[in-house]
Amino acid sequence: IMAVPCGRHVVFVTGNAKKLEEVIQILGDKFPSTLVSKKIDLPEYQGEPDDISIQKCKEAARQIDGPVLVEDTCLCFRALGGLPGPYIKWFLDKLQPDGLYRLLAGFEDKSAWALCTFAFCAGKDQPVHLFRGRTEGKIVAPRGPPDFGWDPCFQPDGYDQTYAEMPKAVKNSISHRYRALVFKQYSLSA
Ligand SMILES: O=c1[nH]c(=O)c2ncn([C@H]3C[C@H](O)[C@@H](COP(=O)(O)OP(=O)(O)OP(=O)(O)O)O3)c2[nH]1
Ligand SMILES: [Mg+2]
Repeated sequence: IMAVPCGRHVVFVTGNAKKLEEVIQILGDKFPSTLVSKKIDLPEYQGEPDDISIQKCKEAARQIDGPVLVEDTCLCFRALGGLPGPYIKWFLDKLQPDGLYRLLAGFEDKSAWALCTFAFCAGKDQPVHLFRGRTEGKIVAPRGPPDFGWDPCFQPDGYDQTYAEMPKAVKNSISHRYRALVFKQYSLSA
């Protein structure tokens, strides 16, 4: 259970407008507090996804000095032992979705998973709570509108469309982000 301070604002700290849009659509009215956003591109440390999210959250809580939510997304290629993982932002920036697809040209195994880690902290010096969601799929030649990151080259298992080709409502019902958020119970007691 995530202890959300009732009646107070929780600040979702992200520099990514598309993430924010999806989080608002997924949470709908399930979240007991008002989610406000703050565009800060927080420093991200190298390491394992959990550690990156914890550090990101602690820095956000320090800067905001109140309840904060952050999120970190990884895209992991099985043939590469889980890389690019948390470094996907830089791989995407340099290679674009087509280059990500071509990165796997020498491998038969195109399988991949998208991992979303949310981190919540009720305030500076408070513990950080993590909640994660994972969607399995494969890396394909890009299809669909290039509106959001690597969506055009990720095709979730069981679907013949990439994330980018799907209606938003479908992506938001199966995505790594959805799975991280959906089964949480939000406590009003904090
Ligand atoms: O195609 C997608 N689809 C997604 O659902 C998705 N989620 C994140 N991303 C992109 C955005 C970045 O390039 C990386 C993830 O890096 P991350 O540090 O988590 O995201 P930032 O854009 O830096 O935003 P924050 O300020 O850290 O919240 O993958 C997606 N692409
Ligand atoms: Mg980031």
